[in-house]
Order: sequence, then C-alpha cells, then structure tokens
Amino acid sequence: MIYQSPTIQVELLEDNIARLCFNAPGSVNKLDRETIDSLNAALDAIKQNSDIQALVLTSAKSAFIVGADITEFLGLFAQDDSVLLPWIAEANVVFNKLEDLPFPTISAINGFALGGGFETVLATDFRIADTTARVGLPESKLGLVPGFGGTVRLPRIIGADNALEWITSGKDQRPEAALKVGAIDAIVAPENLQAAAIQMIKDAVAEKLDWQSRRARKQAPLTLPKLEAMMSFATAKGMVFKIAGKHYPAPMTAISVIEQAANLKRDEALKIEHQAFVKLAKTDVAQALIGIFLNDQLVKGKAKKAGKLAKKVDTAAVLGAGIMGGGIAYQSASKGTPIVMKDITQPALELGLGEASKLLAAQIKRGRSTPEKMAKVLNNITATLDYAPVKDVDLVVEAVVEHPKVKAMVLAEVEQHVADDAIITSNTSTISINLLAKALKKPERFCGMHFFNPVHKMPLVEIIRGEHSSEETIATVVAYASKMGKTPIVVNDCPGFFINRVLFPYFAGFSGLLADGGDFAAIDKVMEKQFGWPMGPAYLLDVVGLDTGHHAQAVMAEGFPDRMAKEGKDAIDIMFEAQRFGQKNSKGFYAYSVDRRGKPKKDVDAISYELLGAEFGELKQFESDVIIARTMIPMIIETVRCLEEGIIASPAEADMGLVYGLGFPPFRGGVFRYIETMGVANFVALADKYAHLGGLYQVTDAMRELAANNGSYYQSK
Ligand SMILES: NC(=O)c1ccc[n+]([C@@H]2O[C@H](COP(=O)([O-])OP(=O)(O)OC[C@H]3O[C@@H](n4cnc5c(N)ncnc54)[C@H](O)[C@@H]3O)[C@@H](O)[C@H]2O)c1
Repeated sequence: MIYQSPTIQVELLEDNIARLCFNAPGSVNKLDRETIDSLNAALDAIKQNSDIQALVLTSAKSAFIVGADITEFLGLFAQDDSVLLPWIAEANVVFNKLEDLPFPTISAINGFALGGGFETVLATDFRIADTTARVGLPESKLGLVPGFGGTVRLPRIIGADNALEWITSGKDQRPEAALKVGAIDAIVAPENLQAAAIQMIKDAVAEKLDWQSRRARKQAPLTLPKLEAMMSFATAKGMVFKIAGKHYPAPMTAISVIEQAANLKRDEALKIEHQAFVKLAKTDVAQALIGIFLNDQLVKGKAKKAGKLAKKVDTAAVLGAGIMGGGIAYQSASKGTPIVMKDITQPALELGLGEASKLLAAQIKRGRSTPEKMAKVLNNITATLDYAPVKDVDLVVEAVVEHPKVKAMVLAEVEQHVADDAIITSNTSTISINLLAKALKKPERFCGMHFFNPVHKMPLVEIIRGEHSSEETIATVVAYASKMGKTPIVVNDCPGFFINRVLFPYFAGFSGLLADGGDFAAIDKVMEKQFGWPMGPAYLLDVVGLDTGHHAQAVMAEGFPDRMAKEGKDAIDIMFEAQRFGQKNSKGFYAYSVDRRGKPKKDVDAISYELLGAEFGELKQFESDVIIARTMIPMIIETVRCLEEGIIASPAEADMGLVYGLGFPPFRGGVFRYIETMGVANFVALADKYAHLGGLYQVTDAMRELAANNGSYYQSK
C-alpha cells in the first residue's frame, strides 16, 4: 500500500501502475475537504515513489464521485473573500498536481462523476467510462460556475462550443454523448472497466498513445480563430440569456469566464475561474438554488424513510375521470402502477382515456416514447363504470367533483368494495380531510392526496394527514407518490391545506390592488418579469379557473374569517358573476383564442377593464415594489403561520412545496429563503408599513420576536 486514508487508498499493481481508489466510508464518494486533503497527500506519496510509471483513478462505490459536498461548502461560502479565494486556489493546486504527474494518468469512471467529480477526471490524461457513467458540470444549476478547473479544462478537451453547452445547461451526459465530443475516450461494460483502463494506460506508457500532447493541449490557451471565437461566445450569450434570463447569472458568467480565459495558459486561466466562482458563491441566487438542492434532498430522504413503513401498492384506482382523474391515471400507469379509472358516465371515461392518449402521443412526437410503450401504458389503465375491478386494488384516489356530499357518498361507497386494508385518499383541494374521514368506517386508512394541475407536469403532491390517519397510511401514500415520480410533502389538515392556504392570501392581495385601481395586466407584468413567477396572479387565476377560485376563496374565508373574510365584491366575484371563468371558457381577465398557426393566444380584454372599472373606478399606477409588497406579504405571513401551527413541518418543506406546487421563482428559493435573504426584521418593518390593509398584513407575535432576536427560520429549525 502506497497510501491509505479513510477516503482514498493507493496501491501498486503489476507493471508499476499505481491505482488510486476513492472509497469513502458512506454510501457514496463526495468531494469534501477531507477527500481533497487526502487526494493531496496521496499524490505526494505517489510522487515520492520513483517506481510508479502510470496512475489509474477508480472508485470502489457504485458511483465515481457524485460531486462536491454542498452542505460543507455552504458554510465555506459564508466566509470572507480573503478566506475563500486562497481556499479555492489551494484546492486547485491538488488538481494541478494530479495533472502534472510525470507519467500518464487515466480515470476509470463508473456511475456519476459530476461537478467536482468530473473536474477530478478532467485533470487526468485519459478517461474511460462504463455504460453506467453519467458525467457533467451541474454547477450552473446551483447558481455557480465550476471551481476546480472545469471551465478551463473542459473547453480545451471538447472544444469551446460543446463546453459552453455542457456548462451553461448543467445537464448530466450519458457516456455515448461524452464519447462523441471527446470528453471520454472509450465506453466499456462495467465488468471490463478496470482491465480496459489498465490496458489503455499501458499503451500510453508504451508511447502507443500520445499522452504528452494531450496534456499540453489542456494547459495551453484555447486555439480558436478570432472570428470563430467571437461567433461562439456571442451566440452562446444570446441563447443562454434567452433561456436562463436575467435572474440566473451563472450561465452567462460561465461564458464570460471561458471567453476571458481563452487566450491564457492554465494557471492564469484558473485565476479567472476562481474570481468568478467566489463572486457567484456569495450571491443570493446561489444561496437560494443551493438551498433548493438541499431541501430537495431532505424531502427525498423523508420519502425514502417513509418507504420502509409503506405497504406495497401494486394496483390503484382513481374515482372520477375528469381533468385530475385522467391525469392521475396517466401518471400512475406510465410509472408502472396499473390503475382502474372509474366514472359514472361513458363519455367521461372516454374523455379521461383521451387525455391520457393525447399525453402519450405528445411523448412519441418528442421522441420520448414509442408506440409499444404507449400501448403498455394504456393497457395499464382499466376504464370502468362499476366497482367490480376496484375490489382488489391497494390504494384508491377519489377525484370526483368538489362537493362534500358527493365525495362523502363516493368514499363510503368505495369503502364497501375494497379490501379491509386498502388505503383510501381524496384529491380534494378544499374540503377538510377530517370532515371527509367521517364518511368512512375506518378513517385510519384515509388521508388527502392533493395533486396539482396538470398532473403530469406539476412535481408536487401534498399529502394531508387527518387526525385519524395512521402512519402506515401516510407512509404508503408518500411511497406511491414517489413511485409516480412526484415529490410528496406531508402536511396537516386545515382549510386550503398548505398550498391553497398560502395562495389565496396572495390572490386577496392582488384583489386589493385592483380594488384600489390597479391594472391587472401591469401587475402580472411586474410579478412575472421582476418577481419571477411563471404567471402573474390574473393569468394564474384564469388558468386555475375563476369558478374554482371563487369557490375556494369562500372556503378560505369561512376557515379564517378574521383575516380572509371580505366585505363587498372583489375582482374574483366580478369575473365569476360575468361568467368569465378563465381559460376553460376562453375569457377571464384575458381573452383566449388560437392564432393562425393554431397556437394558443392570450390578449388583454377591454371588457375586463370595463367590468372592473365599473366597480372600482379609474385605473391607477402602482410602483413595482408596492405591487410586490401588497401581493407577497399576505402569502409570506400565511406561510409563517402554517409553520407556527405545524401545518407544514419545516421551512425546507414549505419552500419546496412552494417551488414545486406553485412555481415560486427558484432563484428566490421559496418564502423562508426570501425572508432569510431580506432579513426577518426588514420583512417585519415592511409588513408593518402595510398593516393598515388588514389582517393578512399583520405579522405574528412569534415572527416579531424572531426579528427582535435577530433570528433566522432556517437556522432555528
Ligand atoms: N382541476 C384542478 O385544477 C384541480 C387541482 C387539484 C385538485 N382538484 C380536485 O380534484 C377533483 C376533481 O376535479 P376535476 O377538475 O378533475 O373535476 P372534473 O369535473 O373535471 O371531473 C370530475 C369527474 O368526476 C366524475 N364523477 C362525478 N361523480 C362521480 C361518482 N360518483 N363516481 C365516479 N366519478 C364521478 C364526473 O363524471 C367527472 O368526470 C376535485 O375534488 C377538485 O377539487 C382539481
């Protein structure tokens, strides 16, 4: 053994080939500070052994190195530049040391080699991957640029255009794609990986492969004709700005870094990368995106834990073949759980099946599915008008019309037909789970399973725990939602549950602005372009449906009369009474039509202004920050209330729910991250400025106390 630490072992194989194996104690190899220090020491030990003629990097785990240890780095990013810059420069010395060894080097890549893991292998002369490998530089998804030489080495290995695409998209790449551009040198079967790597490095030692010139190319300036370089960088900037937009600076920074470093040699080029890395690491966007990454892991971890307590769901049933029922059937069937879809009329069933076929046909058109797969998915859906095929299913999702009496009747009915231990859930968006549970003989097997529309696109499923729901019931529904490819978040029962409870105060803030003369199209513009929502409130209400919104708003007002009950008519009432239900009948705040090419079109509708003007008078202009404050403060305070009341378990889950369920702008990270960025005391001061607008603008005592103590939601939980 040449070197050994808890994360790395180096041994000498035959023919004086050294093998450095990453083998951390946990389930995966991560590039944390300990591993980087170990790599440094291992390389020193290798350099001191004059017998060694070549080096192979391998992993003893099912993945090579999954990436940098984000949790650890988050703490580091909080440090001053005077600490951070020398740290990153020092870490890079290690990768340079690997690259500068006086003999050929190769990486044998299995599974993930992402981020820092991929940057490690870029420092070797050759890369061979097995069929399980996934490589790439996902840093831009976290609001960063690669920091261990990725922006310098990758363009010099695969060319500027390819590297720009890989780095700005942050996508994982399959081995075939990596081989095509030259990011790896060969693909082999997993069982042949080590032997093939050793053979290749022997060829390099024997000078059959020219490792010196490869290495030299990596360390030299990028050789691009001037015009070509200009075209590459200008095109990339245009495209990336269009996709990433002004709220996500990392991809654009990556392009400038590569451009600025193009004419420099390695060590100078690396300095440009370090500067950019440190600058981005300190931005609110990076903090928010890294926060989302960590929250996502926490939520996934919880779901995995629940999986241990879950009962198996081999087959399911959905009651109601409407917009939601059809979507749920499609999602379950396409993720491998056969599902019975029951409705009360044949046309409804046909509509549900038609919806599933349409989604599948679209998948085939995009090359993501095949007719064979489509047939298999459709075979997994059994459409029925009676209960006979439902009797053996393990789990039922009720998705009939939103009416407490109809739902109670349907739930009681289905309980008579299914096995004693089958789980029963409801996809209700507003009706209390505890109320619905009363219809059942065994309420412990019941809970809410709230999907979002469109089911195949929206990642969140809100799972609502009733007072009688058993842990096994919740765990089983969590596991089923995960199997459907969704992110489940468990919440407690209350009007609107979590997501609608915080959404309606936002709509109330919007309605308040309109009542004071606000222009809905101008408000949408601010909330989309500046705040970053995918849709502004008027557009979102049109998509949700103003009839649905009107109904849900009444439920919320009844549930929280102190702050959600309203006097007089608001904009939602006006639209509802004028039968402007939104997209579903082509007129809401906006008018919907199709253009000449058959594409859906949305136009500002003068009639909406007339209707609103008749009630609220002349239009008035509001500053952007007033629009943002008046709509967001109610949502933020209601989210805080949900945490204080235990409706949602943690700030992390609240933020994930908002991002996945409502499309809260990821670069802001969610409500709690937003408060964090702003500072609790600053938020309280802002809300106090608007307190005269009513109960929705009044912060809670606990929040005021947290502000006074200079506290933080993320750190105190
Ligand atoms: N549409 C949304 O955006 C959305 C989002 C989340 C949750 N939800 C909830 O999902 C549920 C369904 O909503 P939707 O939009 O799909 O409604 P929908 O009107 O499109 O579909 C309801 C279906 O239920 C069927 N039905 C009625 N009584 C039935 C019975 N006794 N047995 C079987 N089927 C019966 C109807 O024929 C219809 O096909 C509601 O509780 C709604 O609140 C809707």
